[in-house]
Amino acid sequence: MQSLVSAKFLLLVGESFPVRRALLNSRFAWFHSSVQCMSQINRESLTLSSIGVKSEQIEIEPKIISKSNKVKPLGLASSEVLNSKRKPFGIGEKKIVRAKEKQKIDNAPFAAKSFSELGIPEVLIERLGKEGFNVPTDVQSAAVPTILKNHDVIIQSYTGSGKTLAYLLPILSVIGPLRGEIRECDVDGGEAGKKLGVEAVIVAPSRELGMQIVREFERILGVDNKKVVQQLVGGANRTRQEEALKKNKPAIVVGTPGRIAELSASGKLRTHGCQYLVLDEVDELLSFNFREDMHRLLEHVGRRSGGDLKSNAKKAERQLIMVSATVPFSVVRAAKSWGSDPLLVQAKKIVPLETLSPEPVNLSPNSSSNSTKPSKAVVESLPPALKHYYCVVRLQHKVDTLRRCIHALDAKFVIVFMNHTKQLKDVVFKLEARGVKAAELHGDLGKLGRSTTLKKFKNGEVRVLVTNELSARGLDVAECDLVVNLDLPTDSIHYAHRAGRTGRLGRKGTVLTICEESEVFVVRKLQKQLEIPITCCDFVEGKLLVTEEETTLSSAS
Ligand SMILES: Nc1ncnc2c1ncn2[C@@H]1O[C@H](COP(=O)(O)OP(=O)(O)OP(=O)(O)O)[C@@H](O)[C@H]1O
Repeated sequence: MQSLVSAKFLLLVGESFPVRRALLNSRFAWFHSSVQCMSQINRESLTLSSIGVKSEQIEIEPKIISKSNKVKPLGLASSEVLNSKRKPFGIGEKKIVRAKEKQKIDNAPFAAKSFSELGIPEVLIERLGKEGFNVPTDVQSAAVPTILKNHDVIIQSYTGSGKTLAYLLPILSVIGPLRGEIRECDVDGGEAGKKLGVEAVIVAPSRELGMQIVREFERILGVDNKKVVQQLVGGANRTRQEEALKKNKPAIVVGTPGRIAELSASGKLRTHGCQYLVLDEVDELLSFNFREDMHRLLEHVGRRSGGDLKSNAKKAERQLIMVSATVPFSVVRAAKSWGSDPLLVQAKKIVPLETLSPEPVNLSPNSSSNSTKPSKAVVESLPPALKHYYCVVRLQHKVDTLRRCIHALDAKFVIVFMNHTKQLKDVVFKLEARGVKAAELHGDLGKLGRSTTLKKFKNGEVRVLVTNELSARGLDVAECDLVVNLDLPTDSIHYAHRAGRTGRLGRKGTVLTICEESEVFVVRKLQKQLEIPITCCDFVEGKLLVTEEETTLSSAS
């Protein structure tokens, strides 16, 4: 508790404050220990109806203040509510008061059969249909109506389950050209609205993920509306980004913490009036690496200056949406601290964060402690259809085993994970020498090099992408059919995100960990923590051969 208070205090002090340095060490420890804390999720889950979500008719009891400052009673049909409750606010306008706790709703299905059940505008549903999205995934069914009802949320569901659309759809239902209604600022000639600054800020931990999210927005918005969203990732030309911000006045920006914080601090990006702050891969964003930029964003985006930063009114000015397949208790704690009565939204249940309690578990499989207990932070993070194998070889035979595996499984899109950038080149060289088209992807490559490599991998020019943790989060290559750990991941969270690059959205996928004899205990710990069978195998005469009975969890300890 004391370290938490210290850490929070530190977040409020500036660079030059003398205690900052003294606190840094304890704060570092806090960040890390909190990432290791697991939530013991209370089974007392809510239904959409009990949190007040209803797809056909949404009732909001409190009053909102209209542009003309007249108090308007609510009780509107869903589309009216959607289009009125989040109008942009700016010069001469009063910000609309966010209405929460107040919603009374029934019968929204957790597994909706069509997007029309989720209360999003018709024009958006039409765009979805054109892009081949006809049925929402489970997490989208749960999250879209909940976000539309203004709740701050953590969205947690397994990798490849469609979490991006789960927050993108409610945002596009309220801001941008697909919201289904002409906005008051548009009627004013558009200029008033254009001066307001951005309305949604989406933060992702890597350029690749940021660019991927932009593409998803552009896909739904359509070619004519591309300028509604702008990419603000690091590594790209900052001046060009500033010019585009000035010229296009995007409603939505998507980027990496450093670049968004930089542009916001310089006054080129106006985020105080922002309605949505989305943190995609939130557990990564809350890591020590991003602490200062994230602090700035959490303090400034959607918050007007002055007043008590911790007051509920202050918190309620923006809607906070946190997203990840893995939700350690540190994220729950951050959501409670930065959000307003947030909910944990999963595919089949919605839980108030108040019901979750910390459960300290060491997620590192390399640790000497016996903490192999399944952890709630990771057990629901992997698609159930994935097949997990491990293969024991000598270090010098790892690449050859990789090649044999690719041929045995006839894998077409392979992602290979390693821990050290230096060794990636060597593996690519060896694979190419054996006739397998391969390329490396890592942070030392420039932005252009990274996107060219990724493009080649996606269009099939490159069969094997040899990479590091950079690609573990969020990368969506639907066809990826094999993930290989050529080096062991550092913990079960990293295993989950790496493995999740395959088997996306119900597709088949295989994960192979190639390890040495001395590392087998780590694999056993991983399978225990993740509650998945990881089967020992070998590759003989071009075929995958299971060399031990499928290891059950009980015998794995
Ligand atoms: N309702 C849907 N119908 C068809 N395809 C969908 C639907 N929703 C999402 N998809 C597609 O599924 C793929 C995976 O979605 P997405 O990347 O959002 O998953 P995710 O849960 O965020 O994964 P990760 O945790 O790895 O980031 C994407 O290619 C996306 O376009």
